[in-house]
Amino acid sequence: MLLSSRLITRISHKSIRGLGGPVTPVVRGVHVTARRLCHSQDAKSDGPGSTKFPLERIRNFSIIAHVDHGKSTLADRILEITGAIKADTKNKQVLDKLQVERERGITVKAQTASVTYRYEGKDYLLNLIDTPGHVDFTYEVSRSLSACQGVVLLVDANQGVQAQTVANFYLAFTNELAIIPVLNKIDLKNADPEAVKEQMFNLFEINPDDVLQVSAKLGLGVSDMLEAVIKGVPSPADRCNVEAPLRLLLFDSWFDKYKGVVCLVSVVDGCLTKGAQITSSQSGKSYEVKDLGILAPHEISTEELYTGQVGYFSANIRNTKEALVGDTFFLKGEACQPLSGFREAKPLVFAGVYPNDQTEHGQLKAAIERLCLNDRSVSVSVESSSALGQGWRLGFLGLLHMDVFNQRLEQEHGTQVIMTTPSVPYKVRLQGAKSIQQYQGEEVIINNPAHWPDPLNIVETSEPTVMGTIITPVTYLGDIIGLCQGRRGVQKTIRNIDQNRIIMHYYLPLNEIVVDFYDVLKSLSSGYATFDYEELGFELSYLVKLDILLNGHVIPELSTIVHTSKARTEGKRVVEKLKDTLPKQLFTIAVQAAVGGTILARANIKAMRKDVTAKCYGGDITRKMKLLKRQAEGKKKQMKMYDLDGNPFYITPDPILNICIGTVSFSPLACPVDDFEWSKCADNILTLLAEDYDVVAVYCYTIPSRGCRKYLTNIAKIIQEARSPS
Ligand SMILES: Nc1nc2c(ncn2[C@@H]2O[C@H](COP(=O)(O)OP(=O)(O)OP(=O)(O)O)[C@@H](O)[C@H]2O)c(=O)[nH]1
Repeated sequence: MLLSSRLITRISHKSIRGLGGPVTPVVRGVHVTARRLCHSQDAKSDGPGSTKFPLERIRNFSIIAHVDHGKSTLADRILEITGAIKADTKNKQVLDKLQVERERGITVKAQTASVTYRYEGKDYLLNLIDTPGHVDFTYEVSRSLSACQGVVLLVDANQGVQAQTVANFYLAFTNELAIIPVLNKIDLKNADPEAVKEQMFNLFEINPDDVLQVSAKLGLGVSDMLEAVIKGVPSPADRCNVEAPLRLLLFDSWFDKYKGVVCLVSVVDGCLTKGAQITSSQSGKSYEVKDLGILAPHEISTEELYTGQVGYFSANIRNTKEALVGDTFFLKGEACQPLSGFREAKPLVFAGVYPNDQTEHGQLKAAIERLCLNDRSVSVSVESSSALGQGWRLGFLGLLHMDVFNQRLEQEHGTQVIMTTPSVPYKVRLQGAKSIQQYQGEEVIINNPAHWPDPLNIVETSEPTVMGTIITPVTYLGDIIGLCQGRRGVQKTIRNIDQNRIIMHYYLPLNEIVVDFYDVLKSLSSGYATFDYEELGFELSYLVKLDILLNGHVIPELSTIVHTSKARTEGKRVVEKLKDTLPKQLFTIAVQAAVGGTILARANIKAMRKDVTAKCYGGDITRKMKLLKRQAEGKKKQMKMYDLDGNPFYITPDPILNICIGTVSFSPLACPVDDFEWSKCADNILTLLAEDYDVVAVYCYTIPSRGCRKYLTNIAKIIQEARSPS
């Protein structure tokens, strides 16, 4: 039953690549993790932190699987079997500590636990990492894998191999980790272990005899699995050195308001003691270790951390920027070769984040900094908007990641934010010295559609693309192919994984899948199809900026970047949606979608009016018409104003929306005035109105004519007088 550690050598690279599947980049770095260190009941009675485990008796492994295949439940059972938690905490998923994880029932942050297990009369230290299953958190998985020498590849015996199973397998495979294949949920009535083993053989060439079977819920087969881990996963002896000078790898950190930054480290070489002076290889700053220990699951202070152990230390680090994940710490004055850190996470989705109220700007800044300390995959840059004020543009690994970050800001830091529509980054090649100077380079990455360059200065545009993996029952194949084609997808491979299910690889533009692709896929396939993607880089594409105009004014916050072929349909969709969502005003609002100067779609939001005919029950229609006519005249009167020469003009201020629309008409009989003067005067009025209103539009119609300058100046005066306190 036990899987040999040689499994990895039996899966040839050639045959795996032959599947045409995506090959995940190798993640480098050493990383051993621990969140708790506890002893099995029959382990030695030493305190957890004081136990010295020889390197040969340490195992670092992750549990990887598709969403909901039972990783956290299995981690719970392992903690119970090894005595780390009491058995009555069954199915509590104790490693899902965040409120957001408990509310959503998903793992968001890789959590680690150190436990001891007695096998053949010897105690082994097992550092296990429970990883997230959702594609948005693959960075957490890849960071965890760089700390391990092996993985437990968990597959639901009922659902079978799913898209993230494939992605996770490749991740472990390219990291050359020992793979322990395990079927979970064998207690379910519909479990079909033989069929799933066949799928695993077809896709990964895993021998069915090597696949273990467990029920994480009932705890069946978990001890056998732990023994397979001890036998099959190599010890970290190749990476760690007991005799060498101290080297610590920082792989996680969080902020404690009393202790400052708390660093979770892996002791790769040497031994860390309380009071030691340590130096960061990235900042060169030195600190005195004030407190250190292990997590079991709460912090337990110890005097020392030995080679191969994992634990925390605090050293009065107050600045969150001084504790970068991937940093190496060494003893002060004993500079050594830094350990290879982690590859940078590459954000795929960007959104503006603004405080609800600008007075909360400072508070939100501190909250974002502290949360980013715990989630290094978020990128941050400062941004400002005329409508929303000062804020930040944050980069996330996907929409769920963005949503979870927003929820954590609210739950863990009590901040309320406004988030703008998410967009993906685009690459633009520019021409013209002026624009190249403005954007500081010939090739720029645009994360915010509002910063899209003038089309005249654009040579070419590129968009990010992904390789998507879809696994679906055959029944839904037609619908799913239609969906992918509609999203500009190009099919790369398609094959059966067993008699009923198909695996497909699709080349897709990222902006087509980022918002609702997964939801549509799920609803088309009654929830059976699964999707995973891997980033492929930028590809040339014909992109344009789609502007949304309200009464002729571009609203930068509503602009989006779209493929030329989709500009019209997308414009129509947005306009129709805005028509339904924007509240009615006392005047008509024209909602338009435009690319450059070309209007692609338009809808009018009709003006609000009092229901003056409410009392007319039935009767002659002319009675109603008469009332409506009288209402229209009354409204006109209200909005009509006269300038000093007695010429009429109309102004429609709206105090709720803070919008003012002015309509000015001129007599064509007046003497000609050049265009410059005309626009200057119109600008004066706009400036005046803009002092009091957020959105101002002045429509002037007629030919520029004699006296128009005087005329406009008069209007300006009237507005000014009307505003004066007297
Ligand atoms: N019947 C049965 N249900 C199980 C078993 N293992 C897990 N489950 C259930 O499957 C569901 C998902 O389990 P989790 O442990 O949250 O899955 P996960 O893989 O950690 O989920 P993510 O972290 O969101 O990827 C829960 O309702 C568990 O109770 C099992 O062996 N048998």
